Amino acid sequence: MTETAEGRQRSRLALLGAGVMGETVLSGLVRAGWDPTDLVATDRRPERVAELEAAYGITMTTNVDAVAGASTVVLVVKPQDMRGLLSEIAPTLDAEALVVSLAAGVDTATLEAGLPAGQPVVRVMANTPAQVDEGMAAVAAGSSATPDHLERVRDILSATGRVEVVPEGYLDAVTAISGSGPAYLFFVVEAMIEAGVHLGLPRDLSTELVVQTMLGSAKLLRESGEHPTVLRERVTSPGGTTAAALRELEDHKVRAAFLSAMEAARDRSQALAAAARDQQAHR
Ligand SMILES: NC(=O)C1=CN([C@@H]2O[C@H](COP(=O)(O)OP(=O)(O)OC[C@H]3O[C@@H](n4cnc5c(N)ncnc54)[C@H](O)[C@@H]3O)[C@@H](O)[C@H]2O)C=CC1
Ligand SMILES: O=C(O)[C@@H]1CCC=N1
Repeated sequence: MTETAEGRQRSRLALLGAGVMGETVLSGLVRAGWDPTDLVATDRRPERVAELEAAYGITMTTNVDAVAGASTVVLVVKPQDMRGLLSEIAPTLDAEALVVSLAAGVDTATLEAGLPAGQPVVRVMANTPAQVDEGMAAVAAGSSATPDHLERVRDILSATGRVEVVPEGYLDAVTAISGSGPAYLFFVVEAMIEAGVHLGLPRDLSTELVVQTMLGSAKLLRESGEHPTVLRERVTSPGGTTAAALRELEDHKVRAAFLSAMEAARDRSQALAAAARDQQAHR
């Protein structure tokens, strides 16, 4: 902890693993007004270290130096890299430090097993729209995390979007829906742009039409508060063009495909959890 000019207690946050999601969190904190001198980050790729130092003026250091004196330690490495990282930082962590993991499928019990007894842990599933302050994150407390710890994580994440506190048992499903979700929507966008090109539109125009339609539809859904079925029905004139298109989507079992896709993502999250537990048990 350091003192600000106003005398307010200020905490140092260390972020370990500054890839796509790590940069998403770091850049959000900087946009939200965190002083870069309260942030420290690490990455094992030297080129990534140089990029982030140049972009945000954040001190980049080693994992062990980063956690020394940090009151919040945010872990944003791949699930497969978590065990090594935990064993590297465990001896240096402040006993009071809150450990926040953004890794898919690594449960709090596995994280706790790799850390000193009693270390507070919070698990998060975030998503990349946080890069434009429209993120969706869900958080779950480990066995030693208090409501204040959850509040600290909520403060960090609410700078870049919405946050829900959930039972940990929901997180595999959350991963399948909002964690991976942006990729499904980008996939739909890609498919619609290609279809526009197939129908004879210039690619730039097709892209503009699809992106604005996606954005406008999401905004209408949020601002109207209407159920998506009602909004879909309002577009679907009897015997019209939309009905013809939706019939094709039903014939091609797109709804069932979405269900299977999200079951597969949920299953993969569970498999990553099992692998992480196994790795931890055999360390
Ligand atoms: N990309 C996404 O949309 C989302 C990712 N996540 C989770 O975030 C985590 C990171 O994912 P991405 O950022 O996409 O991966 P990434 O591969 O872009 O970033 C991981 C970074 O960690 C670094 N790293 C690995 N081991 C390290 C170590 N021991 N010390 C320091 N740095 C180390 C790598 O060099 C890399 O830059 C994963 O666990 C993933 O499940 C969660 C939600 C969404
Ligand atoms: O694909 C993944 O495993 C990560 C977790 C959620 C989004 N990306």
